[in-house]
Amino acid sequence: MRNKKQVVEAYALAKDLYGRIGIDTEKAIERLTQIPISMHCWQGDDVTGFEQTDCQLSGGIQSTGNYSGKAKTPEQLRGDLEKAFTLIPGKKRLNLHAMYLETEGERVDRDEIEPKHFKKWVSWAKGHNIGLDFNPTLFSHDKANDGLTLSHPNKGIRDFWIEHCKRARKISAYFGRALGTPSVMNIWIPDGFKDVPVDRLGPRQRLKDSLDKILEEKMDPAYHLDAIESKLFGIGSESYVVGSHEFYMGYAVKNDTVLCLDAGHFHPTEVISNKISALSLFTNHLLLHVSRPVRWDSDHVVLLDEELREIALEIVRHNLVNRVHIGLDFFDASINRIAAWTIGTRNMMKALLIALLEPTDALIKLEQDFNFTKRLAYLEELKSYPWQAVWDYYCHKNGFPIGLDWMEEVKNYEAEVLAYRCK
Ligand SMILES: C[C@H](O)[C@H](O)[C@@H](O)C(=O)CO
Ligand SMILES: [Mn+2]
Repeated sequence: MRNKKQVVEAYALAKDLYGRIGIDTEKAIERLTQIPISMHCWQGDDVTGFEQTDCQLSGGIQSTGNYSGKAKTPEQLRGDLEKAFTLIPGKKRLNLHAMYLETEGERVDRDEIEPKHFKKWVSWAKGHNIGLDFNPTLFSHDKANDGLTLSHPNKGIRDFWIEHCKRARKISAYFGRALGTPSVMNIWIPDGFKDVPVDRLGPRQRLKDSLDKILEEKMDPAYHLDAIESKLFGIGSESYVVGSHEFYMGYAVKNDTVLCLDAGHFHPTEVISNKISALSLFTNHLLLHVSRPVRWDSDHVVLLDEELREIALEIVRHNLVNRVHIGLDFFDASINRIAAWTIGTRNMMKALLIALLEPTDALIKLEQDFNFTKRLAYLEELKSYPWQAVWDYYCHKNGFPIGLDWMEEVKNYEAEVLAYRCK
């Protein structure tokens, strides 16, 4: 544990060291404060939601683990998020799924959702001065049991999900209007086949047609942005996913929608950091689902690993902060869920800070001079620059826990709140 005096002294040394390579640490901190990170509500309850049904999580995604204390009501989930917000510095948003609606005991099916079912979330978000993002939920429902939704051969099922998505757009725009910041609404569907299909085209034609119908009504981008998320495979869709990367990349470029890149939705050695610059030339906005696949799309809590740092560098180096929306997408039920949010979100922020402390212009100059030896030496040296002292100071200055101090707070919350939730 560091005391405040040590934090301030270490920062003074770091500030001096960064100053010598032309980096103003105060400016970096100021810029970091402006970058929003959309925290996903579903880490708090293992992607369960608050619908009045007992449908199990489906769609080929899985939350594994049995750590006690998961949120079971909207009040509990909001309480847990509030706790996490006190441990995570910076500008936060909340990403909600349609299944987190509140209906006062009434059974409201997915094709019946309305803005009124999210009123409490909106007034809560207002109270915390945060923006909301949204997702229609096209899994964990009996009309998704065939593993197909918007691409289903049955028109009735397609129409049901089209109606759900259209209604979700209205809710998303309601968020944007009420909170004065556009809500990014991301469509992810599980559609695919376990085994090798014969007709790869038909489902894609139907998905394209469904999306065209969903997006038919033009919406004001000041309040609402449409995003679409591709996937390589899922559990039960190992051989074929209708909404592949090529499908959605083509659709997004042609129709000017936001393209969502989930870090766990590509081949094991394929990284999303290397896609950002290329796509920035052909799309106006990207959405990221920052996640961590371990052998499969396992949605582990994100580490401060090389790929996370590369993602942040790509956003900062190319000045894409206003065009790349950073969302998180992990869910680990084997550890304390508030700690999971805290570790993952703080890691995202640390990666952004490291990127903001990079002397990019000097490095580009070396590259343009073909001085690859110095470029490599410099990049390696920067890894051990004292960014952590800047991070600690940033947390301290803004009244957030320094280092591991947040763990004590999670421990107390677990003893005082989570321990009283039945299994
Ligand atoms: C709950 C989310 O919508 C889901 O994780 C989706 O974004 C995804 O990544 C599915 O693999
Ligand atoms: Mn995702």
